[in-house]
Amino acid sequence: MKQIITVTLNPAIDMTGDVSQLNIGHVNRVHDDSRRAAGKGINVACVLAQLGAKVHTTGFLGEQNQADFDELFTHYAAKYNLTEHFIRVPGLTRTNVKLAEAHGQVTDINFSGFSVDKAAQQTLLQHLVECANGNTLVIIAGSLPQGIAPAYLSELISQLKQQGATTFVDTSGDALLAAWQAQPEWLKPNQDELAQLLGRQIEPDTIGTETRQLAMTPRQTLIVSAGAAGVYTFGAHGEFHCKPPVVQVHSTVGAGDTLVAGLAWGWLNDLPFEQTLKKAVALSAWAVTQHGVNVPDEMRIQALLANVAVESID
Ligand SMILES: Nc1ncnc2c1ncn2[C@@H]1O[C@H](COP(=O)(O)OP(=O)(O)O)[C@@H](O)[C@H]1O
Ligand SMILES: O=P(O)(O)OC[C@H]1O[C@](O)(COP(=O)(O)O)[C@@H](O)[C@@H]1O
Repeated sequence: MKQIITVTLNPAIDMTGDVSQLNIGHVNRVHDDSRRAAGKGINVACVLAQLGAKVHTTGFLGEQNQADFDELFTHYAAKYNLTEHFIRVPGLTRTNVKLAEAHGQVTDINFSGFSVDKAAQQTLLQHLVECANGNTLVIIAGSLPQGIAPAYLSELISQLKQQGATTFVDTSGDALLAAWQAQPEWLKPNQDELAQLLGRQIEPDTIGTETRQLAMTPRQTLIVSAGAAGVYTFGAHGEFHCKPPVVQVHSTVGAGDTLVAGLAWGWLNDLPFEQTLKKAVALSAWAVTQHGVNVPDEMRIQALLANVAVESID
């Protein structure tokens, strides 16, 4: 039976503050706030669990401030089909600050995180190798904490591939470069991350031509997310541009993670790719209408889906 594992090497407590308008260099007053145990792979696991998937989530957690995560995992284990096995490391899991302005723009301040020694890195690698097999999708999502070199990510990808697992990576900077070179089956940069990888600015109408220059194996799928402009896909599943419906933006935090979860849901259920893509885009559009990562009811999903457009890229 197919299974999904999500890996978060650098989780975060997301501290979100709503401000009318952000004034850089001045005092800003927060009129509403929320605090959530998060991080990319954890968010992906939460969305998958809400969709009805059996999901295992792992990675590293700081042992000095685990309470928010323990509460989240206990809640998800009781209500959904989620299991966790995080390697506890010395120090604090970072707190990331998100400032959401009334007009929808979010400023993310993401900190570097705890430091992870080689022994803990080896323990996680071992755990993943033990869990993964030819029926497993392993989603490695987010930045690298201190002490973890991009080469570790390459090592994870290649060891998992040796186990026969399918790998899906969503990361940034040097880690994205290392991941791309290790050729995971799925890679999801956003438009800015793709520009960093290619070393030049990219306009929406040149994403296709730029992306095709990334030499990929025929088995790979590259997903480029571009905010309100939607998603561009290239590779094994064909070339598509999928546009989300117009929605009222509250916070874009978690939109990318929700998109990844929607794509993984399609993999898990062997859904046709265009159907998968549309559902993933509908869910990610919903994600920007609220804080956190919540899956709407089926009626709302259908209403969103009715306004998702997908077209082939020539
Ligand atoms: N303003 C928006 N309106 C509708 N959908 C959006 C909006 N912003 C993001 N999305 C959806 O969420 C997906 C991921 O968002 P994006 O900002 O590109 O990723 P990331 O969060 O990884 O930076 C987009 O491809 C799109 O489907
Ligand atoms: O690991 P990184 O790249 O610093 O990102 C961590 C942040 O990304 C998030 O998972 C949100 O990601 P997306 O907005 O891309 O979905 C936050 O919960 C978290 O603070």
